[in-house]
Amino acid sequence: MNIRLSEAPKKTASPVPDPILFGFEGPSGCILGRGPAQRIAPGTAATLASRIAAVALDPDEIIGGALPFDREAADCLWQCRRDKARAPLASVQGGLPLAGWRLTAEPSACDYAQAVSRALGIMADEAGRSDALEKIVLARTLLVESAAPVPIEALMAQLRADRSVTAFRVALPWGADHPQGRALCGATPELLVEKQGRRVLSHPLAGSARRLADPAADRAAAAALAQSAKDQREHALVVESILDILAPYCRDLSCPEGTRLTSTRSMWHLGTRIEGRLKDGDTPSVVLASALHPTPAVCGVPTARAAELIKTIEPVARDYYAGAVGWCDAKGDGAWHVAIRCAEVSGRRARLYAGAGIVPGSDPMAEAAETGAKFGALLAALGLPQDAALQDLPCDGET
Ligand SMILES: C=C(O[C@H]1C=CC=C(C(=O)O)[C@@H]1O)C(=O)O
Repeated sequence: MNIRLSEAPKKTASPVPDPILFGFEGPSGCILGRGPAQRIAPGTAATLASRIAAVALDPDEIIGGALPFDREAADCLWQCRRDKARAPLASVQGGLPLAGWRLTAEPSACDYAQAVSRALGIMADEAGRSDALEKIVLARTLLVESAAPVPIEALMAQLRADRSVTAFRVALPWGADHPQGRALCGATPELLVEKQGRRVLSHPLAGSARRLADPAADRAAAAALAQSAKDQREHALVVESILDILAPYCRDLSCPEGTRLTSTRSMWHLGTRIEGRLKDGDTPSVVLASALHPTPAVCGVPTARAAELIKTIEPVARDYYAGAVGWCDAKGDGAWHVAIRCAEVSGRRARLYAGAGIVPGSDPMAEAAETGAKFGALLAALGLPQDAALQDLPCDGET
């Protein structure tokens, strides 16, 4: 990163109630960004590289935060001190399970299944056209309202118990709508991009199956996923997009292991490890993340068309869900994760998000059930029934 002390960008003066601005804890370690913090002047994806190039970072400082799903929306990046202690994200257990909670599905699972049918109809109508919609990722949300504030520390302690994922929290901008502050909290299994020196790594996921309590049934679900032509197609589109976007930045780039099954405590996924060497080792990890985002794991193919349709089909704005969360140091090294399996938490409310990739051959009810299963990790972490979002399935008139 180009560090020029005289040209630090304008920073906003918003007060920061929580000294932890962002935190990531997963297989590759723990990163904490603590206050006092400055918010990097917010902007869209188009201006990110120039805003980052102008940041004056001390060696013990890092940039971290969240890029929104919508490339035209403002990002939320904090410049702050990197916590040397590398303490875990949280060890506090109090406040969970949530008491006096209420769940509202927005949209309902059945309305979601109808939206999937609508998207499949568009794909069928356009089949054969050069600009045809090939894939779209549709999401739904669960609003959790509880009698007392959602305890973020305790939630993080629960989320980090699954060692296969990266538990994360990012403080988001707040105002009159969120007097108690706002944070994106989650446990993502998907690495968008990691950069160390010239080495670059991405581990996209797409294609899913719910994990099952019975070991034989669980193994069978994994085997069926590995053999599913629909899921392999859904996955291949993501890998192709990442290879296309990273190629101009890299002197070599490959997927040495091919596509493999990967798992969290609640889901199986198809995953591909992509590795490369950058031409320019100074390229900041956040710039690579912004170039890659949104991949077809959260948006679709063609990207712009899918993003437009998502805005019209989904009733709740995604904001930072399905964006990217991560950090970047003064050398540009860092890691950015796809912001999935997460919730926006503010006071007594948590909005959980889950999406599924739709391609020709997708079954609307199965996709609704898949999103229901993807809520499981956050629901369980909040101490709520893990299958709460599966209970209204199948819909009336369906078997
Ligand atoms: C969009 C989500 O998952 C993505 C990542 C893994 C598998 C996916 C799938 O199989 O559809 C999605 O592409 C989500 O969890 O909200």
